[in-house]
Amino acid sequence: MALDGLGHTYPGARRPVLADLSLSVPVGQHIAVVGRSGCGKSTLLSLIAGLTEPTTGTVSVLDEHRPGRRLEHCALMPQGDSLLPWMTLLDNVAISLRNQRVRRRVARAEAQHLLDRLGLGAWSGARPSALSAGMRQRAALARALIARKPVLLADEPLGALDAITRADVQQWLRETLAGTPATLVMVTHDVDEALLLAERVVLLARHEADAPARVVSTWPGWFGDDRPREALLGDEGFAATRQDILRALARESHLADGGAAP
Ligand SMILES: Nc1ncnc2c1ncn2[C@@H]1O[C@H](COP(=O)(O)OP(=O)(O)OP(=O)(O)O)[C@@H](O)[C@H]1O
Repeated sequence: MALDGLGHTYPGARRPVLADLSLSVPVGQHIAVVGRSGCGKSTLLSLIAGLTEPTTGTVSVLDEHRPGRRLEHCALMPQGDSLLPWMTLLDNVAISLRNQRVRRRVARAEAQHLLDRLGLGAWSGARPSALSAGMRQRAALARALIARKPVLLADEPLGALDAITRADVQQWLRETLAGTPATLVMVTHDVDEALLLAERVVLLARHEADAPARVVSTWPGWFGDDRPREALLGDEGFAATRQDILRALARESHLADGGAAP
């Protein structure tokens, strides 16, 4: 995936949200994007997926520039679950495979397996409205994963989960994604999650209030390190990187609010 000089201004907006953003993501690499609220992270995912066209620069996904074709390569998990309210949870997940012409029985069996693993097996016949936000978000994650697209774009995929479930799903995702060739671009506000699930963490920020956001720093992540989640969280290097990212986030927030660098 290659982003080259990417910029975007929403119609009617006074200034661009993003400007001059260049990033190259090799096939199979995991990137986590962090940054304060409103800096343009969701916009970035939308630009990659081809749902929004950049006002400047180019995006290519698996060497494909055309927006519709980019979208075909991507499983997009937007903020909010976007489950279809009239379908059961099972069919909401199975629909990803049905869209690829997988037989209904096979698609449903695979969907049930994934729902079981995400602790939702008993709810497969329920409609989304009967479930909590965290349960719906896990179902949306299942729907994105089951599609087995080469690129997974996930916007705060675990943001609605309670702490214990989130830790469990993080560990499961580390194991599950390690066995797939998928490229991941994930937006998260959780720095530990970014370091656990990505090989590279990218900070998107504005240099000053009212300026467009750019990539201002990157750090290596710990995806691919086989140690369990708990061991990594206690690792000195991991903790030092976490501190470094949190300091950078605080500094950039201060600048974006119009203050001088602390
Ligand atoms: N469709 C739109 N039309 C006009 N402005 C928009 C649109 N979508 C987003 N914006 C603006 O673009 C900026 C970036 O929004 P975006 O949702 O990409 O930020 P974000 O970093 O993902 O925020 P959060 O972390 O809160 O989800 C915001 O100022 C927002 O108001």
